[in-house]
Amino acid sequence: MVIPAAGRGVRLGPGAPKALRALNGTPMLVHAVRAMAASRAVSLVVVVAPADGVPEVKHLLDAHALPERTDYRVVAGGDTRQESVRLGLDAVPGDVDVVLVHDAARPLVPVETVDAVVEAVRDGAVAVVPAMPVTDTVKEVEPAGGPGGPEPVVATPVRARLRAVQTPQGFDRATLVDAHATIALAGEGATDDAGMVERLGAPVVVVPGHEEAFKVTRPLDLVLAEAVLARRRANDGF
Ligand SMILES: Nc1ccn([C@@H]2O[C@H](COP(=O)(O)OP(=O)(O)OP(=O)(O)O)[C@@H](O)[C@H]2O)c(=O)n1
Ligand SMILES: C[C@](O)(CO)[C@H](O)COP(=O)(O)O
Repeated sequence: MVIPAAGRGVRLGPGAPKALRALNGTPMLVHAVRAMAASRAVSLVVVVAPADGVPEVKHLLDAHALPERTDYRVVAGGDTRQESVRLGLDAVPGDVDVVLVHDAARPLVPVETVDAVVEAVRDGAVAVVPAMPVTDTVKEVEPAGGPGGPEPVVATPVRARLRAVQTPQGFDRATLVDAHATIALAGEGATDDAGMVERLGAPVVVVPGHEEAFKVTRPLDLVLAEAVLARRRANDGF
């Protein structure tokens, strides 16, 4: 599996690259690696590190206890998530049939969600996405040129048909490799891998996601993540 962890975390504010920032004293990336390696289906984790941070990330993984039945590799990432995932995929051995892609920025995904995605791919789906129903009403707008300007509403999609997409996303390896080989790197890149598979015309299915698989994007998400960890510790204590 591939964990893209090369982002800067601009929306989180100034500091170290997001994946290296601490949650309860442990780097977010280590939480994410442990979350994925908790699944018995995961035998290899390829971490995609910031291009200038490969030795640091290798050291970090060596310094933390991780399941021993899993292999870990670290490769350098690119300027966009799309590029980083492609570089990670290049490091996955050719005999691996099922590939998961999981954001380091979703450190608290439960193992049940990982296993549900793997099972759906093993059952024959070529691309599987965990997702949650949307709780806000969503408007499509004509984006304003600058910040804060009024934005004309173009449409209000039917909320019951919308899903907020999470990771890990699971793929038949050949399909994901094909998507990354076919869809050119441009601008900010594709925001998720399943979207690239859709663009190939291949079917993508959604399975239930989990509220604890949220993405740490803005400062308030750090508060939520630490609260989830505190709740887990309290539950483990009883
Ligand atoms: N060039 C990039 C950009 C993103 N990512 C990874 O993709 C995941 C999802 O990206 P996001 O949460 O948007 O992270 P950032 O790009 O770091 O966030 P921001 O846009 O706020 O800078 C993260 O695990 C991030 O490390 C990556 O590997 N390489
Ligand atoms: C892949 C993803 O986590 C699915 O929700 C998301 O699209 C990543 O987007 P970002 O722009 O990198 O935050």
